[in-house]
Amino acid sequence: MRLRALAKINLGLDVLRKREDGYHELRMIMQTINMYDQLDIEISKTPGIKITTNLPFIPVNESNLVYKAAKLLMDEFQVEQGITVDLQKFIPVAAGMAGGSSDAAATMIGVNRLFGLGLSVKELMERGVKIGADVPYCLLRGTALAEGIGDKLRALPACPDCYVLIGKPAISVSTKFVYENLHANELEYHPEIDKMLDAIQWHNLNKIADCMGNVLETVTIPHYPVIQKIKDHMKEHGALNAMMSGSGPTVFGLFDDKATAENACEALRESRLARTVFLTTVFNNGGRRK
Ligand SMILES: C[C@@](CO)(OP(=O)(O)O)[C@H](O)COP(=O)(O)OP(=O)(O)OC[C@H]1O[C@@H](n2ccc(N)nc2=O)[C@H](O)[C@@H]1O
Ligand SMILES: Nc1ncnc2c1ncn2[C@@H]1O[C@H](COP(=O)(O)OP(=O)(O)O)[C@@H](O)[C@H]1O
Repeated sequence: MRLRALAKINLGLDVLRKREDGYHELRMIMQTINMYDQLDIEISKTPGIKITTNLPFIPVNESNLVYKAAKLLMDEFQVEQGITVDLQKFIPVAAGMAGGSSDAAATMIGVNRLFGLGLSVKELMERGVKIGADVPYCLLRGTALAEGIGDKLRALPACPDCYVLIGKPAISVSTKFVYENLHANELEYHPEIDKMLDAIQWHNLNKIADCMGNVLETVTIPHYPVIQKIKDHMKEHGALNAMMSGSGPTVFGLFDDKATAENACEALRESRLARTVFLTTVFNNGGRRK
């Protein structure tokens, strides 16, 4: 069984407060994009979960989110057979694009189907949150408002079709570092999430772009100026707006015109500001609304 695990970007990311347990309460607009990892999942006669992957630095043991997702369902339903999973990674790793979470979501869909477990997407989402806060969203896909630690979800009308230019610089940013250095209770700036919700209702791409904002940039940009440089580069080349996704360091730009997006993509490649440069489009669940 072949599955696609799609990446996400955050069109908006606000942090409301730091909770007593150290975690942060968020308010985010999530959007799935047509950039994906490919998973081939098969039943094997030998018990256990065997993972192979094209990236040598990704763990293939029980710390892989694919393993955790498969084990969660196989243990609960006492599946005696095993599975093999070949994971071809194309989504940049540790990039703020939920690659691992999406792999986990795809694995849950695959295991549910292969073994006929009969779980609904909602039932998979309830279990997925045990693996990671972004996993329920990766099962839902499309345009959504995410609150809590990212697990409280509301599906939204589809974001208008547009081009998404991805630029990931050759740096690693730890999510833990970003949250630890965010002074959540003293933030002066908050993105306009409510206005973006209106813009999504009105299907207005220009307004959506105007409302884009990510408070985590207040931590990452001073430490890693290349993030600002990639944003500026995309805007100078015609992006409606450009922003860091999640905890970064990936930057994305939105474009309403294909030729402009292709030109910006080529220019970003030539600039060498980013190691991974990829032009894609937004993905919406069968176009919930055009
Ligand atoms: C920023 C977001 C937005 O979708 O995504 P990505 O950048 O990963 O895509 C998420 O909040 C990333 O959440 P997640 O990827 O689950 O973070 P984890 O690895 O579980 O957590 C790493 C560390 O970040 C902090 N953390 C995480 C989530 C949260 N709501 N508050 C936090 O304070 C915790 O200190 C935790 O130890
Ligand atoms: N299937 C997987 N794909 C990618 N990374 C994984 C996976 N399973 C576990 N990991 C580990 O999770 C970490 C971050 O994963 P990833 O989901 O790519 O980041 P992000 O949440 O920033 O999008 C990596 O350091 C990696 O070692």
